[in-house]
Amino acid sequence: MLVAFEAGNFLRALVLFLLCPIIFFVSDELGLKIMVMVCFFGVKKDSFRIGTAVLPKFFLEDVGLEAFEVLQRGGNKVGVSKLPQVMIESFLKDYLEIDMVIGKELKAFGGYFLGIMEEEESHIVSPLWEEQEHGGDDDMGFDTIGISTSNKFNDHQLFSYCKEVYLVGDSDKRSWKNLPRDRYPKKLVFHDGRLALTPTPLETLAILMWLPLGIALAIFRIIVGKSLPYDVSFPLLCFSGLRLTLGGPKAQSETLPKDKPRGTLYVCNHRTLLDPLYICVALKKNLHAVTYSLSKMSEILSPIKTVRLTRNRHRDGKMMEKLLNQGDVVVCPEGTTCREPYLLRFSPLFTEISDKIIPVAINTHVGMFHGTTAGGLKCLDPLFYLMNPSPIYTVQLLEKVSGLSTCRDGNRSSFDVANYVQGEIGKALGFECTKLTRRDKYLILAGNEGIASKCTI
Ligand SMILES: O=P(O)(O)OC[C@H](O)CO
Repeated sequence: MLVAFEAGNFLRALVLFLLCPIIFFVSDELGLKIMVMVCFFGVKKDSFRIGTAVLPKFFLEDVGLEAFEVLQRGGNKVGVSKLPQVMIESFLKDYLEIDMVIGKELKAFGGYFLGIMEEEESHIVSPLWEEQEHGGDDDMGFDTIGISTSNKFNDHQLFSYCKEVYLVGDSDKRSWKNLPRDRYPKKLVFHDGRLALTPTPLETLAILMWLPLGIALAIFRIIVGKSLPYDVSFPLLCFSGLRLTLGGPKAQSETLPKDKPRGTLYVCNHRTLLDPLYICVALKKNLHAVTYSLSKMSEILSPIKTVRLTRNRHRDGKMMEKLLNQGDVVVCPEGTTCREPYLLRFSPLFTEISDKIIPVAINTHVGMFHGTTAGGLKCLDPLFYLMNPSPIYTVQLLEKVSGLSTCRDGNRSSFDVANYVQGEIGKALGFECTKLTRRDKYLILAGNEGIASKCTI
């Protein structure tokens, strides 16, 4: 269902959902063939990134601690699956450190998947047989242990080399604990895709039924947010299901004097494109939002003024100074959103612009759809976020930090101050600070460097 929805669309997911009763009654093999056909037919081969960007998160949440511990004890690891290679390879190799993955190759024509699996397994299996047949490693059979979830494991030739085969049943899996996040062999920092919940048949039914209502609700929320003043829009938006919790050591009752010569710079971590908006609602005042990439659509829909960064240090610095002379400004120095409990590197430019920096720690929780995307249509970000029945935001305003003067007195560099602000926000949220950047995220999720063009849609 994830592949049908994320590589296709709602319609493809609906077709798959309607076929569920048939898939349930036919044999496992035929059921898989039907699912693969519905999910992959007509999908562009080169741009298929679901296996690396979307599925690892869901697969990881499904790994049992017990099985993982057994796997860790092994030397060379081979993963065999009936699923298409493009779905499992990245997860097994990158996240579970499996050395060799044997799945099914998909037939393609003219750069598009045909939705049919090759009968032969992926090519990497042949060297294994050859090695065995030519007596490459006489002990292979004595050292090899197999773990299978199917009692038809003998169907696969690889298991004939195993000294022992452990069969894992559904009841075993039910009693397993989930692999805790801190045991993941590789940190899951980035993932893409719109679905925030695992689309089991029941969840899929809920999503499909919610869809028309969700779209209407999102449009209502956009109209209210854009056209009414905060005092009126806030209760209406709360009534519609949006939740905002204000917190932090100083829930900023210390409003700055009205005759202040220069505005305050609010520096927040970045969870969704609505972060600056929620800060405005929390402070009950309009701020200028400085963003790196925002779709034209999001700019049009935004109730507050947004100004784009150019990634030219000098020009961006001047522009932020100009905005601060007009009022308060909010900036997200990570330069891109992150969904997991990690903070990306804070670009230090903000520390050289203002001496009145208020770090803001932000978190959000969505139940159905993610309002961010790396490889999809960014113009749909606000719509997807606002289609959630009851998305939750928490905004914590932290202790003021001096930027400009701290850097000028020479004791600390702008990097030190940026790292300090990142650390304070990390502490407030319980998030881990990293040195990862926007470029890292886009290389993993979208296969590009995340350089925003002027006409991002
Ligand atoms: O997650 P991204 O890369 O779309 O980030 C969007 C931000 O608002 C950039 O300023």
